[in-house]
Amino acid sequence: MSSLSSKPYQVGYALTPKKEKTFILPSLLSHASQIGVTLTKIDPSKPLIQQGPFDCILHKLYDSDWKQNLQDFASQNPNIPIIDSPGSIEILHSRISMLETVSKLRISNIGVPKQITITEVTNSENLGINFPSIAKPLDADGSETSHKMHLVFEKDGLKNLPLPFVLQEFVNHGGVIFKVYVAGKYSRCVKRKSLPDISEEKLVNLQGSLPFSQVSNLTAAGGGAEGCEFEKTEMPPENLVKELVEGLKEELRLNLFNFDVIRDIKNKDNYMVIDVNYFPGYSKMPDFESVITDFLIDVCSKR
Ligand SMILES: Nc1ncnc2c1ncn2[C@@H]1O[C@H](COP(=O)(O)OP(=O)(O)OP(=O)(O)O)[C@@H](O)[C@H]1O
Ligand SMILES: O=P(O)(O)O[C@H]1[C@H](O)[C@H](O)[C@H](OP(=O)(O)O)[C@@H](OP(=O)(O)O)[C@@H]1O
Ligand SMILES: [Mg+2]
Ligand SMILES: [Mg+2]
Repeated sequence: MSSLSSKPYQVGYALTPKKEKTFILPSLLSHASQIGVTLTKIDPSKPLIQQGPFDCILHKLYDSDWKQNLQDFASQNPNIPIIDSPGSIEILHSRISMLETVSKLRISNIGVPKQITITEVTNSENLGINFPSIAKPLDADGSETSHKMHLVFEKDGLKNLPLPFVLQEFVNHGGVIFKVYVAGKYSRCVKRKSLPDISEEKLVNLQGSLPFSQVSNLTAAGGGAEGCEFEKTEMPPENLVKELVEGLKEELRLNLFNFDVIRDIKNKDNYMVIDVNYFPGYSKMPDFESVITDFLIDVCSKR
């Protein structure tokens, strides 16, 4: 696909230095410029209205000054697409509202694990949540701490965990997670290594809690027997993934996100969404350069 207009589309991006390093790769810049898209870095500390001109804005910054800058720009440039609206992004910054959007879809065979919110130290006997479970920071705002999780094997394991957190039941899923990347009308489903299953036999010998963070962000799977199991794991049904993608796009009103799906090992027709992320690590996705560039052309050409 290429930009049919005589001059290239101008896409402004506002990202953290870390995100710029992992997303604005030379391969993306060169592919984009070949088919008529120029990616230009925005200085978020300067008024957006004094920069550009842009055919669309791409951003993954959350501070209030930037949000005000974006709002000032949008009010004077209502026809320039902003990818994506801060209001929509915020839904994904809480692990409660994030998964509520999935439950609203009412897609058969798709659910979310049972979870409760813990905002203070609790002595109540029955929390209504089975162990093992995972304690996940309530805020999924992209901070380092938002990924710091704990596997919790028993109620005592809840002591001293940083509050507030959601306590989500651990669902055995065969050690493989499916990550579905979405960029506008494009989507790609990939397999990633996940936490291993926790059998009843194992659980009796496990106490307290165990910290972990971002276990499924690596694209390569390990070799050996584990790797063989990984390779053998079937992808989820395409129609189910497509229904989830379309439903979440409509519900979230977002263009750039991914979501994590696991297959319930106890009933392999049932799947659960455990996480939804804004503007994820697209460079880990197959066809990264062409998917992102084609998406940007779609956005700019619709203006
Ligand atoms: N309910 C669950 N049952 C079983 N395993 C789970 C569950 N929730 C999370 N996990 C495991 O923990 C990992 C991290 O969980 P989650 O994706 O919610 O965290 P995250 O920090 O938001 O990750 P990401 O880097 O994808 O944003 C998952 O990739 C999966 O391996
Ligand atoms: O393996 P993926 O692409 O899912 O890893 C993502 C992760 O899911 C989150 O989207 C991270 O963003 P935050 O939640 O804001 O921390 C991404 O980090 P980033 O530095 O690339 O934005 C991971 O790549
Ligand atoms: Mg995840
Ligand atoms: Mg996440």
